[in-house]
Amino acid sequence: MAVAKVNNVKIHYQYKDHGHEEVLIFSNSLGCNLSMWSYQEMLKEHFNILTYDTRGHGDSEITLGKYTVELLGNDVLALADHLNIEKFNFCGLSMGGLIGQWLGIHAGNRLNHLIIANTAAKIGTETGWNDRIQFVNHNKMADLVDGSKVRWFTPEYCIEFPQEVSKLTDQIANTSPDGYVANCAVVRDADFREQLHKIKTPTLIISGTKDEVTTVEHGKFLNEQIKDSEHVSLNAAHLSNVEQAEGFSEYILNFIKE
Ligand SMILES: O=C(O)CC1=CCC(=O)O1
Repeated sequence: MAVAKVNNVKIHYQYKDHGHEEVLIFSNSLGCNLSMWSYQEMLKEHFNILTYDTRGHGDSEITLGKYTVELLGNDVLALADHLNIEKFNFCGLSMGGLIGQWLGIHAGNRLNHLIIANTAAKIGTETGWNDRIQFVNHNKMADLVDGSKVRWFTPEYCIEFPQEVSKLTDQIANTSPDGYVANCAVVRDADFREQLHKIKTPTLIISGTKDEVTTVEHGKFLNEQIKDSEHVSLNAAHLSNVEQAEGFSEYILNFIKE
């Protein structure tokens, strides 16, 4: 296990330098950890791959105090600096896509390409996130599993691949409640609706046609606001990189290499 102390936090990461020219950084969604990107294994033939657990998730440190998308964006930049990675491609899903938008707005000079999947300029409502925080404060993380399953996967995928579903929902059950709540506040507070025009990096937006959290409509809005962007959709719910692993990876490969 590799851990770097950067930006005043211990970040757990895996950097696989396969000897390629380009680096691709993957950023997890709320309640998941770096292993959610095991479904993108085919991309190791084309990129050096850096995955990491967002602060408060997986084996990264759960620091005290308020988390913001700026803090999480600076964690990425500090981790890249630590590994001497000057320029990179970045792919984030959902909360990871919020971090990607922050990087596109504030650190475009570090990005070659940006991929933001199953995300929105603003995800959910303040009341919805405060209710989720209250729920976590009064229940066990395992009590989030059933609701997450419904948001993350289509019913068809749950029937056909129950073991894959369990692998992902185990991640939320094992997430620290403090870390989860701190990251819920990040998602609640991030709002890029007025700033997306500042993103100049070529951007690929991936939506899931069955995603009821961050919908195709949210993807269309991102596409309209980010000048140099393309929008594609996969037949999937929220975790489209798992449900349509091959299609997701191929979209990334074609976009970066085109
Ligand atoms: O609510 C969920 O589990 C879906 C989600 C919203 C932000 C995120 O990263 O995941």
